[in-house]
Amino acid sequence: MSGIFSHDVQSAIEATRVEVARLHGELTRYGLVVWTAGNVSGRVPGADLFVIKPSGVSYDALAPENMILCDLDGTVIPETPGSERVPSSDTAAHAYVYRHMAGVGGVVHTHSTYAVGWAARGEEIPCVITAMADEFGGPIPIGPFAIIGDDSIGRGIVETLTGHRSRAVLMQNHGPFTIGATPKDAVKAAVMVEDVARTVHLAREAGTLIPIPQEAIDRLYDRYQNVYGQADDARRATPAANAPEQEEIYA
Ligand SMILES: O=C(CO)[C@@H](O)[C@@H](O)COP(=O)(O)O
Repeated sequence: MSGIFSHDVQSAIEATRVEVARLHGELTRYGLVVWTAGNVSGRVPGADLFVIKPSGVSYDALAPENMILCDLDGTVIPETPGSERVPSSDTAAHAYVYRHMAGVGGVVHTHSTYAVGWAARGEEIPCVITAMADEFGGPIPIGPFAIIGDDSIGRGIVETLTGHRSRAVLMQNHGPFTIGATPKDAVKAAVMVEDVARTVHLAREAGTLIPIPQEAIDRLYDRYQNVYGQADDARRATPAANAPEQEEIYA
C-alpha cells in the first residue's frame, strides 16, 4: 500500500481513520444505536477519499486499522487496511453526499429511537424549542422513502438538505442522517437531533406546542452560529456545510 498516496494524504488518511473509529464510541455513549445499527464516515481532507466503518461489525471491535478507505464513488481502495471487509451498507449514500456537497466533511446515520419515530410518521420536527433554533435553524425535515444499498438515500439527503439550515434529515420510514463540516460536527448533529426529537415528542404528548416566530428563530440561529462558544470553535471557521448565506441578523 505504501507509495499509493503522497505523505500528506497518507497522514490525512491515518488521522481520519483515528477520528472516525473514535466517533463510533460517541454513538454508543449517547445511546443513539443498538447492536451495529449506525455509521460514521469522514472525508479525507485534501483528497477525493473518505473513511467509513465495516458493515455489521460490533462497535467494540472498531479500530483505526479496520476502518475502510473509499473513493468518492464508494469503491473500496484495494490493499489498504480494512479493505478485506465489506464496507457499511450505507457507503453509497455517504459517497453521494460527499460528491454533491463539497462543504461536507462528515456523515452520520443512526436509528436513534425518537428521531426514527418522527421518520416513521413522515413528520418533520417543528421548531418549538430554542435549542432547535440554535442548532438546526428551524424544523428538521423529512426526506423521501429510499431503499438501502444504492445511492437513492444519498440523493434524498442531498435534495432535502441543499440550501436548508438543518444538518439533519429524517429519511422517511428509516431514520436520521446528519452532515457536518467535520465528522465530529455530524456526530454532534446526530446527538442533538435525537435530543430535540425526544423533547418535542414528549412536549406534544403533554399539551399544545407553541411555535417560535421566524424572526426569533433567525436571531437564535445566527447567535449560536456566530457568537456562542469560543472564537476558535471549528464551526466559526467552517460554517454549516449546506446552509444558504446567512444575513447579519444578530446585532
Ligand atoms: O439502516 C441500516 C439498515 O437498516 C444500516 O444503516 C445499519 O444497520 C448499519 O449498517 P452497517 O453496519 O453500517 O452496514
